[in-house]
Amino acid sequence: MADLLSDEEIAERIPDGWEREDDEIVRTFEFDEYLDASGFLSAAAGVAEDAFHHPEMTITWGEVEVRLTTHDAGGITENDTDMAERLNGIYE
Ligand SMILES: C[C@H](O)[C@H](O)[C@H]1CNC2=NC(N)=NC(=O)C2=N1
Repeated sequence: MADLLSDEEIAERIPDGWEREDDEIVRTFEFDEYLDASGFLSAAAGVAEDAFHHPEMTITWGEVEVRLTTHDAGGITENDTDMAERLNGIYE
């Protein structure tokens, strides 16, 4: 199981566009079309399943909010920062 990251490690590793909120890292991805948002959500689910590390994702008009934390560890680990990087990669 991945170890919890320190506050300093989180600050160093948090990818562009993401913010820390207590024991989670969060990013809201924006889209012009609802179906673009749903396509991103579906692709993100595939990446999550591939990594077996699952974010909380909420889709609304033109946005997908993604929240990452490692439940098994009770906080933020490299699994979260790595997943955040991967999700940035399918967005840009
Ligand atoms: C047994 C445990 O649920 C699995 O190892 C995986 C599944 N997906 C997961 N996803 C997230 N976000 N955190 C976890 O700790 C986690 N654990």
